[in-house]
Amino acid sequence: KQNYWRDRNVPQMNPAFLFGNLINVMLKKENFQTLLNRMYNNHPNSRYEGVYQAILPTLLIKDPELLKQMIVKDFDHFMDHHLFVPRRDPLWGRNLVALNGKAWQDMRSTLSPAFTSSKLKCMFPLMSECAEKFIDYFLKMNKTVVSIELKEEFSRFANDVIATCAFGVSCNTIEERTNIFMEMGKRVSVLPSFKFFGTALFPGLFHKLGITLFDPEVGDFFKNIVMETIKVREEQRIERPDMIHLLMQAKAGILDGDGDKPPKTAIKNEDIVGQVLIFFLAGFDSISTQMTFSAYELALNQDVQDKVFAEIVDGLERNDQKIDYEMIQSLKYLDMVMMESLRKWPATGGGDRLCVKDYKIPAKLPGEKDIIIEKGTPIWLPISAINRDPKYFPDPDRFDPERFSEANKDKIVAGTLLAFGFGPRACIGSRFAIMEMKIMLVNLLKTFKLVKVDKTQDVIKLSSKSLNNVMDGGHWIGLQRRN
Ligand code: HEM
Repeated sequence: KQNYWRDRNVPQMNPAFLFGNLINVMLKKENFQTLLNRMYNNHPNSRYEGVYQAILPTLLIKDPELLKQMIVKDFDHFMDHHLFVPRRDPLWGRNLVALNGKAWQDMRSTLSPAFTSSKLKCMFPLMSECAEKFIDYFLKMNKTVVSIELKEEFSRFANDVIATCAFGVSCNTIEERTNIFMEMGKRVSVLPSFKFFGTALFPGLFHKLGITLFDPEVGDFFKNIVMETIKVREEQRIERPDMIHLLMQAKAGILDGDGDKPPKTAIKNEDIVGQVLIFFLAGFDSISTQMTFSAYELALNQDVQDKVFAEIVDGLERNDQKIDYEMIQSLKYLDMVMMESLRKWPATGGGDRLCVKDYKIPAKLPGEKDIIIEKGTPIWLPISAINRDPKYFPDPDRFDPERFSEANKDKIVAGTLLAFGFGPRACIGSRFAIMEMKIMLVNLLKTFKLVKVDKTQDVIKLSSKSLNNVMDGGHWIGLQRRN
């Protein structure tokens, strides 16, 4: 199969025997995001690149116009995901990422009302409380500068937010340094590459060997909490502005505010557990990673930080020193900083879809022939590589929020900003994520200046040893009290 793409007149990256193009990732010599960038740049002028996940031919779609056509207009050919879908797992197999076809469609429309602005606004106080605890903890140390490892500390904050917003459980992992929720979060979010790719590429074999993508103990831990919470809330008629409550409303068919409407899909308690699990994973890892890179860039780019700080001071003055939903929404430069961080360091560097019906890509450029993507072939979305392509973002390694200013944002080519994916299967939690990250940044910058310390590295380089986006040696910066 190593010439599958060449035989179809598709430029391909030459694969290694059996491991295909994943060999360096498997051997921990290369970060997955760096590999995707290399694949993207292998034939700079082509719209796609044929690659191999072990022996499985996979097509990397590089042209934003073509990508939009495939995953938005011709969505019915590319509805499902291939990677990261433990379909055989009774709990994880039920979550929105893993569901396919009609089952996905029904669940997505059932869950969507839980992510509207008005529902998110209700969770604002829960998130703010966690941010305030975070700030207090470091303030209480009473030092001029406190050195912190961002990923570790933001994981604690993200853990507390998702525990309270999704599970209805109040944690304080900032103070309580050893915490079971936090331990479970780490166990579930750090996935070895061989499991990540192996369970998708050889599901039967991995199943027989008893190797699962996620540790079953972690699933059981969360299942017990969710089941118990549902029971207590049903018995005692407790209402709280969080995800479990919204999902219980979805189960009762009253989530979109119209009690007469039947639920779009019958939801069982196990489905609620499945969704909460994926919310936890995304809320814990993606958010802490994204915040880590945002804060790190602000420490390296003091001019940008000064500008956001000035905007925050101004916003607070206009709002009697209160941080609320409307105040945060009014901070335009902060939004530009967030967008630039998502462009330069998307927490999820790549995405995928599975072709579920044969699909023709008609020839367009000189030298191209029509190609047929066969049912069962995965396609990859090179999220970070498109975002670093100088064709779309000049001087791409520069952290420059001005790309997203009113004057410049119209120049951005549609389909090039993919940090939250694109089309009907785009991230359902993007607004939740942005709100949480902004709440943290506003609270943090209001109190501290983010500065470089001895361990701060001037050049950000992703570790080759981890599938997650992290730097070897950690993400160290200093929190310097403003007064
Ligand atoms: C900075 C934080 C986050 C990033 C960068 C991120 C990124 C993504 C990406 C790239 C996808 C795939 C989209 C596609 O294939 O088109 C996705 C899907 C998804 N995300 Fe997020 N995400 C984040 C936070 C969250 C949060 C906080 C939640 C839940 C509370 C969440 C829930 C989901 C779900 C359920 C899906 C699957 C959607 C579907 O298949 O219909 N994400 N996310």
